[in-house]
Amino acid sequence: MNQSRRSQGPMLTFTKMHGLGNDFMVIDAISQPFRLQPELIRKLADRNFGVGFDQLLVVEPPGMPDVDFRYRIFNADGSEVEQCGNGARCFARFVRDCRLTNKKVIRVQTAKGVIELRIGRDGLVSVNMGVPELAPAAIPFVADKPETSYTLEADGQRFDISAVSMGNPHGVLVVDNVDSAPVETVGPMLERHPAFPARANIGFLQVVDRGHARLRVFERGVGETLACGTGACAAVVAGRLRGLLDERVEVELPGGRLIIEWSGEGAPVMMEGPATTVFEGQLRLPAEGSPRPRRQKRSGDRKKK
Ligand SMILES: N[C@H](CCC[C@H](N)C(=O)O)C(=O)O
Repeated sequence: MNQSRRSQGPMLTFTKMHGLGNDFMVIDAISQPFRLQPELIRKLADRNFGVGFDQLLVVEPPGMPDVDFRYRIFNADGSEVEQCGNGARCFARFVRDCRLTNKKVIRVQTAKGVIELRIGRDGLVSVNMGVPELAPAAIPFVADKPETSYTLEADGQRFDISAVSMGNPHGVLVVDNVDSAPVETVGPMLERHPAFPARANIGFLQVVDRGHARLRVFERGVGETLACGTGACAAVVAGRLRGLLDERVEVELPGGRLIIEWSGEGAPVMMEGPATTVFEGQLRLPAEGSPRPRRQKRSGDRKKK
């Protein structure tokens, strides 16, 4: 990032990773504490003027007992969010490759609960994504009570949509063919629908058979991504509640395949898939992006009013 020498801040080391093409900038904030403002995140996310990513993933020390790390997630628009499934798999590979842990089961604190990550001998990472939330207030979604699906009106059209939280909010539409699904138009329209007060990730689910599905996701705060882990989980939950899918589903996204398993209400959703490291990099933060040195009080300083 082009900085005049005067305004240069510290160097920041990062790792570029992806889960089925859903790509991330991953930062170890344990060994290099830093503070990133939304504006700087947006600049770093820019694919022409920055590093370029869908989400920024931050590794922090645990903030509660009985967990190994805290996992923070920021979308490309700078918004901090509750969960990222593809990111969770990359998080596991990152903390193991950086030797921040050698545990087989890694417990990670997110904004909405604790998830468990396991790296298998085959290099795939499996994640217990926790129990999906269906209560409207918990999603959040504007409705009186949980339903298998809801009718939403937007732009003169009616949509039959499921609403599920995997820690983050998802709306799921069932379509005949994801290739012709109106992701570019309906995605942004429903992402910001007033029925989703915190906005939502919008999934377009095609049921191939009871064990196979295809999915495209218009992600909150990003747009369409090549894959969405929590979106795949939410889609399987929605498909099972509609009686369309079995417990174990192979979900094919534009960037590749995930295995999602959910035995039913009250049970956690299990996800298995790859996590890939692409490169390591360094960049110089602008001076304002680093922790401000504590200002020594000078005698005669005017008292703040
Ligand atoms: N855009 C999502 C966060 C990232 C989710 C996705 N990348 C995943 O793999 O789950 C949200 O605003 O809730």
